[in-house]
Amino acid sequence: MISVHRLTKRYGRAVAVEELSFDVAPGAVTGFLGPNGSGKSTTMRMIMGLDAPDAGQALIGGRPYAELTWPLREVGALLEARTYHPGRSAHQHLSALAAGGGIPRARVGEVLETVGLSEVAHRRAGTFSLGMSQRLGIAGALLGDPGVLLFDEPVNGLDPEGVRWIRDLMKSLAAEGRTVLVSSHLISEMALTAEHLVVIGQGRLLADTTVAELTADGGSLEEAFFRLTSGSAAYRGTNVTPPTSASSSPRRTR
Ligand SMILES: Nc1ncnc2c1ncn2[C@@H]1O[C@H](COP(=O)(O)OP(=O)(O)OP(=O)(O)O)[C@@H](O)[C@H]1O
Repeated sequence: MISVHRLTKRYGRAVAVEELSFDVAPGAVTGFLGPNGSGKSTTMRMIMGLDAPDAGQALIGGRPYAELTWPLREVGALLEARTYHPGRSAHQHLSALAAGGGIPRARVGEVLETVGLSEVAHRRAGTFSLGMSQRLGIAGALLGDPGVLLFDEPVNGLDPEGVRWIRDLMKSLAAEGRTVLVSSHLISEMALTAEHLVVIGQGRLLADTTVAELTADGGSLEEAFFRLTSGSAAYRGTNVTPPTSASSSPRRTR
């Protein structure tokens, strides 16, 4: 269980997160949505104890991150890809994490297998593609077999196979009774992955609901998202009308 209570973070005069409160329950994937700059990453960093809130608190299983005895065994997170030394192999990187977190070495092989990196376990991680890096980051999050998992934009830049793999992984982790919070810009992907949604805009809560409830009027999740966030997107281009099928046929070349 993750509990965020009246969480507030300012950077100078700018308010990144304001009086934000929500709970993330175990057993379902909770999508964390919001326009660019709405405070999703800042909130996740505060949950993980990487940023200190100006007010309010973020709790994991009832305690702030700093008070967890064995953090890696209680919460795992993929916040940024490529947070490893490029000269180290995946195996070396995970072994170092395991040693620091009081996790048996045998877990390294297990998580490498889970994420499909066993065959490249001894290759320098600096040579990894984006998809492989994401998998290594996820292996790190799973290392301590934690009950709470946070993923910040895990499918960014991945190919369709990688996207589907991550979707299935999130769902199976939730089905095992874990708490799974995942942020994404891809609304259509969230419609397939998440049951519950927390939507924020300009650091404030806009909705804490289910996908089913948001789309109960028969519209798409994307339409519901735009309705919710219409007043809180920092950047929005002019409306562009997509071409009709008659005018969108490819231009003929001679
Ligand atoms: N270290 C920082 N210093 C100053 N401002 C920051 C810092 N980190 C975040 N911000 C600001 O806080 C606000 C929230 O940023 P954050 O990255 O949390 O949003 P986000 O929802 O994750 O955005 P995106 O969807 O674009 O990743 C933004 O206005 C951002 O510019």
